[in-house]
Amino acid sequence: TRVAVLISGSGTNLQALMEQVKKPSSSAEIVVVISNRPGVMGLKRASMAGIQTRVVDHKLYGSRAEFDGTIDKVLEEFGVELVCLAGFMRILTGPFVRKWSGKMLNIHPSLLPSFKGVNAQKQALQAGVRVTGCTVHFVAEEVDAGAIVVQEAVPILVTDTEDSLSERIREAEHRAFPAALELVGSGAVKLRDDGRIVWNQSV
Ligand SMILES: Nc1nc2ccc(CNc3ccc(C(=O)NCCCC(=O)O)cc3)cc2c(=O)[nH]1
Repeated sequence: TRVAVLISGSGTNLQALMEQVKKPSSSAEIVVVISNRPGVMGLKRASMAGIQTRVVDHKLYGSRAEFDGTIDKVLEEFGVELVCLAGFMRILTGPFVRKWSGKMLNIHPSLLPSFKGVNAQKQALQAGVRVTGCTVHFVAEEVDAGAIVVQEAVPILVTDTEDSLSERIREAEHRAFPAALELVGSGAVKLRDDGRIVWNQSV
């Protein structure tokens, strides 16, 4: 499976995905890394791994549609079959999301549907929950509301700060995202037309 990873910054999840696809058991290949911001660490990680990179700077586009259209052209240029959003911080438009429906995954640092949006870790701390985690889901038009593929629970310790909790969630993300990539990339998990998840049993 030809995979594109979209980033906006450091790309620690990108690193985890790059390590996963190098495993002999993996059927996936990261063919391009696209960032909406120039000069970020994730681009350097990709280049060091010999992966092609592209910058599509959202500030240079008059509309979200044009920005998304340029990203779509890059995805087509590389024959991409699966898109992974790894800390990608731009909301994507309906037409783009619909085109890539069932072929685009995002990772969110909470157990969705709890704590959608930005600073999910802080929301969990402030809510006083004792368990949070991370979620890999198919990207739907409604933000952080797509069908769930993989989740991993993470305990919140009484000594936790936003930073210590974020670090523990990140470790879970680095397991959950590669696992979800393999499930969808291998066809074990699909998104049904009605928006539900289907696990493809052999018989
Ligand atoms: N339509 C769709 N697109 C997405 C784009 C990125 C992410 C990643 N998670 C994200 C979730 C929330 C945001 C957000 O609210 N950022 C501040 C506003 C930035 C902007 O103006 O663009 C960004 C990424 C998820 C989605 C999604 O679930 N659906």
